[in-house]
Amino acid sequence: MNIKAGVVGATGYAGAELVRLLTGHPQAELAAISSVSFTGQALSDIYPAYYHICDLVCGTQEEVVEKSDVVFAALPHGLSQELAKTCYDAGKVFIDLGADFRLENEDDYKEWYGGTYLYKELHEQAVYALPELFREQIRGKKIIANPGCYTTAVPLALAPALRKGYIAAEGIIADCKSGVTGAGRKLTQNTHYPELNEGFSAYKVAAHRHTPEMEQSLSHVAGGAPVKLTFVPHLLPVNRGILATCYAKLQKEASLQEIRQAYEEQYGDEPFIRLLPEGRVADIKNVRYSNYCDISLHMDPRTNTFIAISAIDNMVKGAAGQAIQNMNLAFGLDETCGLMLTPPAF
Ligand SMILES: NC(=O)C1=CN([C@@H]2O[C@H](COP(=O)(O)OP(=O)(O)OC[C@H]3O[C@@H](n4cnc5c(N)ncnc54)[C@H](OP(=O)(O)O)[C@@H]3O)[C@@H](O)[C@H]2O)C=CC1
Ligand SMILES: CC(=O)N[C@@H](CCC(=O)OP(=O)(O)O)C(=O)O
Repeated sequence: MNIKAGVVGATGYAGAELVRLLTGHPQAELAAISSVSFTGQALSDIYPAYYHICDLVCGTQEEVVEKSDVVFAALPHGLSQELAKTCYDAGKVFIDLGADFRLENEDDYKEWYGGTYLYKELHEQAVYALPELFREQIRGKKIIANPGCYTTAVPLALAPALRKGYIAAEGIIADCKSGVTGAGRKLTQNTHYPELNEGFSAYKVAAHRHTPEMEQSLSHVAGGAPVKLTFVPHLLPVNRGILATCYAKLQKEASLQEIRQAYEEQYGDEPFIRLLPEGRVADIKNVRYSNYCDISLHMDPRTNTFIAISAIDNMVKGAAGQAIQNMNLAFGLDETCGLMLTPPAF
């Protein structure tokens, strides 16, 4: 099979990372890319790393839809719904890297994103595509909501402990750090080099729009019981990586070994989850440029607190890699196709 893939918003960080991964995918061909600001320019003029690898010229969204079997949208939130409708009507698979199809409850979308659902039937068709938690619902789907970086790292860190009832559904704390590529390519004051370098601080403390999305995933994992968490993101002066340090109170007596058993049962066959041996700690350095999610488990018996730490590359497992994993699932390919990327050792 040779899937024709198109990327709308290929000049942004998530779009450019999709291009990197698609050019190495053995069963997909990059058919078309689009941009508004750079229409008519070759992607390799914008990102010289792609010279002689992807010299495709940026066209329009319409051209991408026409030439592709699968359309990836790597656009700012709020711009995907019309494009999804066009793709759906044309029988294409649509994979959205933004948040327009992620929340099941439209009121949550209104509250956190300030928009409305334009085509209710499309939202009913859409699937929230975190493969390790919701794999069976993704196969064969045409509208795929690809979770972002924090919303991948946190649910994966906590799911087995929550599913088996070891930890309480209330009072969870997700203390997360993100590399700066998470903020996208546009220039902003807090990502400006002198303001970011040598600094380290939290932002959107307990007010980030990813909070309801994580609660949605974890509530499904908990069998419908409402999960509440406190989420505090931080901006780390490195290019790539998400580190999620998640704290939860034990609600039944259990040793770390027993909880670890639940993680081994749930994740033992997962190709992209690496449950680290006891004594090791997840580190963003060890997952860079790869689709892996490393997880380490810890316990503070003095305070009855379970601690799960996950590390991903925000651009790969937190965006483009996961989107390709979902493409593989949607088209019935081996889920790992094109994604067995070894992280550099140093
Ligand atoms: N960076 C990350 O780690 C992650 C990002 N995401 C999500 O992926 C999406 C893209 O993010 P990211 O790549 O970081 O953002 P960037 O700001 O780097 O890129 C945005 C892209 O969208 C295009 N664009 C901007 N405004 C418009 C518009 N009005 N109409 C059409 N195209 C437009 C830009 O194209 P141009 O200017 O060339 O026209 C550019 O290609 C977002 O929804 C983000 O939340 C998800 C997970 C992780
Ligand atoms: C460092 C930084 O700014 N990160 C982004 C998250 C990027 C991401 O995951 O995007 P989604 O919103 O599509 O999930 C933020 O906090 O909004």
